[in-house]
Amino acid sequence: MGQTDNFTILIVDDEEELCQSLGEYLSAIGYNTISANSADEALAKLENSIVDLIIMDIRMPQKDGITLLRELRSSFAAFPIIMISAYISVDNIVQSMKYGALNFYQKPIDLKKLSDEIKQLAQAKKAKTTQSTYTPIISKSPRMAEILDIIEKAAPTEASVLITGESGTGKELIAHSIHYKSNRKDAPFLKLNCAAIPENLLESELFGYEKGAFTGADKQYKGKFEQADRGSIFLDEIGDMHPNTQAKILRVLQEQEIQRLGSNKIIHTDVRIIAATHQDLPSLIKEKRFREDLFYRLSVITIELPPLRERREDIIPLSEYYLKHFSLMYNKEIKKIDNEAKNILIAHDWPGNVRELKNCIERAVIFSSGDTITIEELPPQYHNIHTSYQLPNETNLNSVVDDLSKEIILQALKKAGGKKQKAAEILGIHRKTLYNKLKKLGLE
Ligand SMILES: Nc1ncnc2c1ncn2[C@@H]1O[C@H](COP(=O)(O)OP(=O)(O)OP(=O)(O)O)[C@@H](O)[C@H]1O
Repeated sequence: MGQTDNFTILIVDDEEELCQSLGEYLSAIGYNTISANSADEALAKLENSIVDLIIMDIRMPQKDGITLLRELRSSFAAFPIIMISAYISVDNIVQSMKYGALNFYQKPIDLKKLSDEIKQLAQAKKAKTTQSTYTPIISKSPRMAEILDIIEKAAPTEASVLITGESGTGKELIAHSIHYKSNRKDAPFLKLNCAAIPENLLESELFGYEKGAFTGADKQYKGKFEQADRGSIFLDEIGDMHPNTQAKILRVLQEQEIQRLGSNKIIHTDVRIIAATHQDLPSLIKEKRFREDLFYRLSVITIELPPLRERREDIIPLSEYYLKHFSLMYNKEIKKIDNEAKNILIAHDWPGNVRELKNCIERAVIFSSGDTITIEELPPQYHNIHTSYQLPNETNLNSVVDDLSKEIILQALKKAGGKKQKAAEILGIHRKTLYNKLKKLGLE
């Protein structure tokens, strides 16, 4: 089957019959398929196989598809995932897009559309040879200009930097940039996601261990603090770090010394810490889930990255940058985005921020056959929300966007049982932003 060779699809659905029939169909047209009937089974299969695409049901007992999608995003950042469901709700679509699902199909699945999409992905996989590791910070908004200024001033110092902002706003990119603009640039920049690693493993990853320190420690291991000596460590999702580990990190920051697990030997280390979180650390401090002393140590310089919807001037420059980037990668000659598509991009609220925008443009490039991106190549959900929604008689863009935001906020509040903090978390926005929106929309 030529281009579909070696393209493996994992189908995750609690309905065994669907897994079987979809699996048979996709195998018949030349793909390798694996299936899993639950989220846990899917995780186990992912550990043992190389998968190119996941097709995943939303409603599953125990762990639902959205939760699994979110978990997968923390470990396989750019993995293509297509969501399927018998039930379509704005909330499901918003959540799927936020965590970068490529598309959303209602059951019964339109097999022709699905197979066309998979064909594009299989071809894209072939085209994707090497992905550039260097990404410049693209920005045009005054808020990002201020941030670039802070980066220039902070980078050459030894100060710890705390970067806050919603998921996908570019925290890691900024951390990277600080390291490469510092005197430490020739030493390693190492990253550790504190939320993705269980507490005991986090400590061994950070501090290392001696042979025999615990069952399974069959040889000595130098932790990230030793490996990154004279460089920087990027601690992502620091708000999820266990209090015991927080205490140990604080000690490293104060004394610049570490001990490998199972050893009394003190090792000197010279590492700059750049930390990031999407959580509100002062609230975690109040709840006694984050140490205040560590917060002050980490936040010598704080960079607050605004969500993309609060700096809409950046949307088109980012879209154009990624259009060039992916056109090159997929060997296509797409030159521009037409005005109608630009308007949709500008009006969208981007709950998944720049990551969602980048995925959206990649998808558009994959689907485009001409030299211009039109609304046809934008995810249908972005239009569906508009079309399934009863448009008021006047189609003034601002009022439609306001109405749509109202609809989505109300759904989130309903889901959160009226609790605003929880609703803000569901929407991926800060509590204060939600309050402001509620006020602006006349909901408070
Ligand atoms: N200003 C920007 N210019 C170009 N690309 C950007 C910009 N901001 C973010 N990106 C890209 O968007 C994607 C998400 O960014 P990044 O991983 O840095 O976000 P994050 O805030 O660390 O997300 P998370 O909290 O989920 O880890 C990356 O591919 C990054 O390169």
